Amino acid sequence: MSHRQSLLDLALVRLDEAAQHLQVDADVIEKLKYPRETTKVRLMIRMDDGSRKSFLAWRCRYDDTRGPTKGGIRFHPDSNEDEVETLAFWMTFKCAVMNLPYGGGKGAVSVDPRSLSKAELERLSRSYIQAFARIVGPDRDIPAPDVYTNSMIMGWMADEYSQIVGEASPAVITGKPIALGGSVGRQDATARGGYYLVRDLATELGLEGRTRVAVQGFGNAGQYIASLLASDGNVIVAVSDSSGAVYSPDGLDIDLLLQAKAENKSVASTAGKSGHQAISAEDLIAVDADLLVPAALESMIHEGNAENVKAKVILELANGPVTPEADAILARKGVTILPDILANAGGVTVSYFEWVQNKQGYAWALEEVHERLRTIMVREGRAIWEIAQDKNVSWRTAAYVHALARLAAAIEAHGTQSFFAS
Ligand SMILES: NC(=O)C1=CN([C@@H]2O[C@H](COP(=O)(O)OP(=O)(O)OC[C@H]3O[C@@H](n4cnc5c(N)ncnc54)[C@H](OP(=O)(O)O)[C@@H]3O)[C@@H](O)[C@H]2O)C=CC1
Ligand SMILES: O=C(O)CCC(=O)C(=O)O
Repeated sequence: MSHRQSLLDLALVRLDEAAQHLQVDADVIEKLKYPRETTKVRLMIRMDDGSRKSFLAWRCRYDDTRGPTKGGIRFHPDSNEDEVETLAFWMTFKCAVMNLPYGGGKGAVSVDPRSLSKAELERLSRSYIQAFARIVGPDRDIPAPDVYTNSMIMGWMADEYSQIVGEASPAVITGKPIALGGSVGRQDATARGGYYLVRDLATELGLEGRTRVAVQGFGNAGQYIASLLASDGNVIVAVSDSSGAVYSPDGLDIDLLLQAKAENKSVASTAGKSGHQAISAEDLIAVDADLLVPAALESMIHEGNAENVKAKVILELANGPVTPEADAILARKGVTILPDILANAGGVTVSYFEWVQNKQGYAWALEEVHERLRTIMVREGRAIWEIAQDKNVSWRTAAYVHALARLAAAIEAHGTQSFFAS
């Protein structure tokens, strides 16, 4: 009888691979194979026309061994429990890779936020926090933005939480507007972390000189990575979003693309201007580029299209963009993959800085945020590269080995009778 594997089953393949390269107690693996708790609720909100509408919502606290759980909230029509738990699993390993004092969590609402008015979106965001107020908390579980959520939504959520607990509680959520205790540098942090990695490890990656880049997804992560890499003289040859893609071998006009997105148009709407040619979203994966940056959703590079990839390096700004089957194909082709739990960890790292600033009641300067982020990205990136060399494994396996060693040490240090070790 065939058994369809869940996204979490596929993600756990990475844990098994890492465990083969480390001496870890079987109890550690058993603990990390399952989420600690996942709560599912149905949110009911009043629509502008007076009707009521309900939406499924989740919050998963996957593992809190290393600290309060941390991870974004996604608003997407295809969100589901398996995806939330998998994203929370990845957060657990990502926070350990970066040595942040956090476990992993994630949340989602099954909704297309583009179908809601601003007032409906605010009611939905506040109802999420009303439903999960006993689960989140500044020392328990700290949400942040993810796909189709942003600083405005985080601001509403932080406000709602503060009203519920009866005191200002900015450290409960990160990625807030600066006016409500957000950190400078959080907005572009996911892309900037990946940019530092590629720039400062260019020699190890064989990416010196002018690099041709294709970016899949043109939201927070995609827009900032395109702008940062272009500002260094690299050429962005292709970008896509949920409605299409454009290509130009001489380099796309980034300002034109940013303007289109600011006007809620697709990147494809720029075709015919500044030498932009329309291509299919699927063709983006196969364009002639040195660096491919998936910055959209999971499993976009799979068994069916991995063979078409021409880039020699993939920077995974998205979570889980490459399936394990595609990983094997790309390894055979000699493609280097900078794995999500390292490549996109700039976002949660600056979220951590925001949380620290909120607890200190003191705001850092932008240069300090950038320098601290760069230091951590390069330190952990180099450590992973060394593990990869030493054990002759991929960057991904090395990143999981690096994280698993830290998780195992924390699980063991709690002691066998601890709630955290149970
Ligand atoms: N924001 C953050 O801090 C972090 C985000 N990430 C990850 O990065 C990825 C992107 O997140 P983020 O940039 O924040 O999200 P956004 O909501 O800002 O942007 C998502 C982008 O993906 C595009 N998209 C959606 N479906 C497709 C598709 N089928 N093909 C091509 N593009 C598509 C969207 O298109 P359209 O514009 O048409 O809607 C949009 O441009 C996610 O995997 C997320 O988990 C990881 C770490 C931190
Ligand atoms: O900023 C954060 O806390 C989490 C961001 C996130 O959800 C992610 O890294 O996938």
